[in-house]
Amino acid sequence: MVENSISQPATDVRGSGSLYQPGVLDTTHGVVLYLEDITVSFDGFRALNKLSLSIDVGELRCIIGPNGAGKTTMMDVITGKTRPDTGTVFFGQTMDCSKMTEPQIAQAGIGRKFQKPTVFENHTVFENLELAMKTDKGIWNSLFGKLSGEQLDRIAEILTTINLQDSHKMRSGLLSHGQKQWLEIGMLLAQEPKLLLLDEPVAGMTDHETERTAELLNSLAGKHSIMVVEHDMDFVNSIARKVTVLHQGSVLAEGSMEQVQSNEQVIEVYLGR
Ligand SMILES: Nc1ncnc2c1ncn2[C@@H]1O[C@H](COP(=O)(O)OP(=O)(O)OP(=O)(O)O)[C@@H](O)[C@H]1O
Repeated sequence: MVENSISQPATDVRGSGSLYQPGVLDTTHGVVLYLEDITVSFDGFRALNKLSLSIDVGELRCIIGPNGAGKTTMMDVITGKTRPDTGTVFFGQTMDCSKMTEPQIAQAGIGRKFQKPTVFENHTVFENLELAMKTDKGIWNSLFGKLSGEQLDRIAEILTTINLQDSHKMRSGLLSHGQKQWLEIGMLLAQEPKLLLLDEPVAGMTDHETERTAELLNSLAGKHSIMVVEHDMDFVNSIARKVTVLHQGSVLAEGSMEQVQSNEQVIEVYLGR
């Protein structure tokens, strides 16, 4: 399946037969993201050390690891905020994010939600979703363009998904912390990303909001490709399919929650034994 086509010249970067095509997401092999041998150094310190991992289309992957393991740096590399010293970030088969700018990567379909919600507080919930949906359509359209029936249906669907259907007229600044986080996830969904990166989505949430967020992510699993970085192990447990444990910039273990929790090396790293 080849989707999200933005016409750009193709350049060969992976040797014969492999084309680097910015803007063309090709997931024919079922892999949406493939990090290969990524190294990032800060003043000689290796934050990422020959990191390799891949995410399948439709997968909900949890990334865990102790403080300083390299989780944020990995997200920064995927989204183009940090350039790797070595290695490649393949988005689908053909796009090499390590050669693209941050806006190009976002445009190609990688959406990132940072820890702190950044909704437009003076706009209503609906308006926030409307603006998010129109971001790629230019300033004139964002301000004056009318939503199509299809777009209105999509917003209604997103409002239900993020459980804010009864608050769509509410000014976003009045939402609770958790509701703002859900709205921001909804805003990402409105942009129809091909890969969603969520950085500590339940940080600062109440227990009830955390449970609701788990339900939300479980409802998105399979329909979207999602990578979640999170410290809250109960939350991870409630959404986990495959879990990747990072340590000192590399993958220490990968598997089901049960498998990684019983892995001796993981226990050692977390408990400092
Ligand atoms: N800009 C930078 N300059 C220097 N060192 C950095 C920089 N960014 C990250 N580091 C270092 O790289 C290592 C990995 O940091 P990173 O923030 O990616 O870890 P993390 O797994 O996200 O940690 P946490 O769970 O605490 O957020 C840390 O030792 C950190 O101090």
